[in-house]
Amino acid sequence: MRSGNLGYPRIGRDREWKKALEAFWAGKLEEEAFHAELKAIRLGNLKTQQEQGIEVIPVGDFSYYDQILDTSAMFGLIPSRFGYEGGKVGLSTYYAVARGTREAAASSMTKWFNTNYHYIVPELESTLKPVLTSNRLLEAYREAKQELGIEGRPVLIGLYTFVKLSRGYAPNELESWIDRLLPLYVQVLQELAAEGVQEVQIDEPILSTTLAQEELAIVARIYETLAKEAPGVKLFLQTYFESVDHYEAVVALPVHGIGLDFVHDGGRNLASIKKHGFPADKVLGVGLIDGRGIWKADLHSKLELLNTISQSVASDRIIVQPSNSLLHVPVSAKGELKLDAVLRDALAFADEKLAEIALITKAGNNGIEAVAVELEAASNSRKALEQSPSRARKEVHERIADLASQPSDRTASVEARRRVQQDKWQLPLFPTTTIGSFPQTPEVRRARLKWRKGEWSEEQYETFIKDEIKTWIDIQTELGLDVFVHGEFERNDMVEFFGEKLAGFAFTSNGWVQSYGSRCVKPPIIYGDVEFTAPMTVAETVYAQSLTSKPVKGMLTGPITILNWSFVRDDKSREEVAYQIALALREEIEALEAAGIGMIQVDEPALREGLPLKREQWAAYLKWAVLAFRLSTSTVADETQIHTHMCYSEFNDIIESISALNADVISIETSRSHGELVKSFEDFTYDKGIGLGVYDIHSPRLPSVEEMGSMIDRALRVLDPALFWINPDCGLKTRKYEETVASLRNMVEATEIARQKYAR
Ligand SMILES: Nc1nc2c(c(=O)[nH]1)N[C@@H](CNc1ccc(C(=O)N[C@@H](CCC(=O)N[C@@H](CCC(=O)N[C@@H](CCC(=O)O)C(=O)O)C(=O)O)C(=O)O)cc1)CN2
Ligand code: MET
Ligand SMILES: [Zn+2]
Repeated sequence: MRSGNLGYPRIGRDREWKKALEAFWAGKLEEEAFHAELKAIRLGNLKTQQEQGIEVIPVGDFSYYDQILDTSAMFGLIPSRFGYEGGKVGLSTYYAVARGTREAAASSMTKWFNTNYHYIVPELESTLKPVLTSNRLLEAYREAKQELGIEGRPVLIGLYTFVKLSRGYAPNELESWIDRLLPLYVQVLQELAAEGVQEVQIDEPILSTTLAQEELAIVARIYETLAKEAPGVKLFLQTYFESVDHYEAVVALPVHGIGLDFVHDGGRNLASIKKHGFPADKVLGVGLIDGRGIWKADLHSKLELLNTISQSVASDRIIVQPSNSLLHVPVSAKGELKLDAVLRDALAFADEKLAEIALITKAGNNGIEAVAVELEAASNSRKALEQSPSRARKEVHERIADLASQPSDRTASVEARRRVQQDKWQLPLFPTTTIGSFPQTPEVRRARLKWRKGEWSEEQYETFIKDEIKTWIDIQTELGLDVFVHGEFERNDMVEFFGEKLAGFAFTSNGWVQSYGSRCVKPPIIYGDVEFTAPMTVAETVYAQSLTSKPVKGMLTGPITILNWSFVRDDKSREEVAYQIALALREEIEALEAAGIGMIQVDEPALREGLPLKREQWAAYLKWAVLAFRLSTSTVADETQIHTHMCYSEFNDIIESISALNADVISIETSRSHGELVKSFEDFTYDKGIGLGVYDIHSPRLPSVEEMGSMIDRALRVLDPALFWINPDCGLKTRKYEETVASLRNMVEATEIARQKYAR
């Protein structure tokens, strides 16, 4: 057996990557120095993998922003609005597509399958002429070999996955795009073969989703062509995040090796191997170690699983590997000294996972006795956590057992609620609001750091936050918005903040994971039973409300989003953990209401992300996800207006569940995805308040009044004006002060124009 990896976090041990990108964008780092900095991170990553004893090391998984954008750039697939004229795609074009420029809006970004990683969506305009602009895999391979003597395995996004995740073409044009790109894939592989590359990893995670039979014929055609035209290099076809549905067809593809996920497959990949066997002439990548969770593996059961698999696959044809790229977990748990010892001892981040892979490989080759000591230690770590008192909170268990008796829907109809709410608030046509956060400026971050380090007292920090709130209440007043927010200045992140305040959570010092571009998140760890301990948001909200007669929305993150953006204990179902969070949040909502806050927003941007990859599992997930949201939000008075918010996902196919949340008002991103959502309202009548984002907040670009006006017009072609709200796509925390004020000013102006136009 050999040990292998599929991808390593690119952000650096101390987020050096993020800092370098942002410095470069700000003009504080020259291009040459920037390249040198990134190269150092890249080589460091390769070295770490080598030192951890990994034999099959990926190259080309590193990126300057996103691996899908890299693939688009490699094939010259740059949308025409960026004025690209061929040749190697330079950094300014590359980042223009990712971030937008003054002249051209950025490409859409959306979730990478069911993760919190966002990729840049390729736009396959019919006029684009794909060519190989530069073979980045060849460069990556050479670099690893020359600088470190590592014989790397280049990683390429598979053609079918790439085209399926792209937009801008009609369904009947899919095959013609395959035909146009296939020769370029051949060329990439031929060039790699000529260089002496042994094997290439081709990621086709789309094979883990529900695919129609006809689609498999296209996949087969792709791999038959690649095998025939580029015979000099072995292809290793990698799937992940779920089982493959059409197992027999997939393992029959003409490739040298197949990688399967044995962690997130619901046992189905194993069942397929047992039932159908595995082709004797192929290598199997056994995705044994969880590439998305952070718990130490139960090595005994992993070895058992490996043993079962070895009954169908020869040992020398097995690669022990993570279930997916380690991009989705933090770099190293070594520095987490502030965590409780029992918890810390149960963690495995990327580096620790690589060590586990090396260890399992050793056991696979030399027998279980060879690793007896390590096995014992790992098992003890897991046991200690299992016995933690934080997992034995009796009241939490009782409440969950009695869930059926908890209120789980509003008592009044949506129309009745609307009437009393409108009587109370007297909002104008097209009320304007924002999504919650205002700029998290370096000053805000620095203030928090000082407070955390103890350089600032509690009081000093509190005063600082209050001043920020006041400043932004004044700005909202001056802008003439209708529904205000306090700005979320006290929050490091919308999930981590709540994790720090609820019982059952822990938070790391340096457990960062890339979310999109240079932006990272530090997911909290749910290790125990979740319980409300004290109000978390009441003081800041009440203070903001005391400064204005306009309504200030209370602002919470919903149970499903807290669940999906945390690392979750693996001894309980996600459903049960979601209910625990929901009941804790209900107490916060009740506290806000009791303190006189009459509008409360419960964000659920990760609702769609949690959707299983297999369609047949959707209904079950949506049922408990919707229930969790309603458990949180159903005990308020009729006149209390519940808002929710969602962004950066494809919502079209879950619109009914979104409606079933029964929130009075939803704000939802549509602008970055160029209005795609609007279509779904042609067939579905949404009967609650709805604000469709009228501008992209992830771009430094200032949207014009006209642009927003046309977004509004487009939405009102399908939505009832009486229910329509106007807001940006998402929170404004990543924007600068000037950008925020200027764009909101334009938004208010666009609203005034629309009010005149649509007033009856
Ligand atoms: N969890 C989560 N997922 C999400 C979103 C989200 O908001 N949260 N939004 C969508 C898009 N994703 C996003 C993810 C991250 C960020 C973001 O802004 N992240 C920040 C970090 C936020 C944070 O936790 N900040 C901390 C720590 C900040 C920090 O780095 N501090 C410096 C010191 C401060 C300084 O001098 O700048 C340090 O410790 O060294 C704080 O504010 O306290 C970043 O990468 O820059 C935005 C959007 C979807 N998924
Ligand atoms: N209330 C949050 C904010 O405005 C919602 C963000 S959704 C990713 O930042
Ligand atoms: Zn959002």
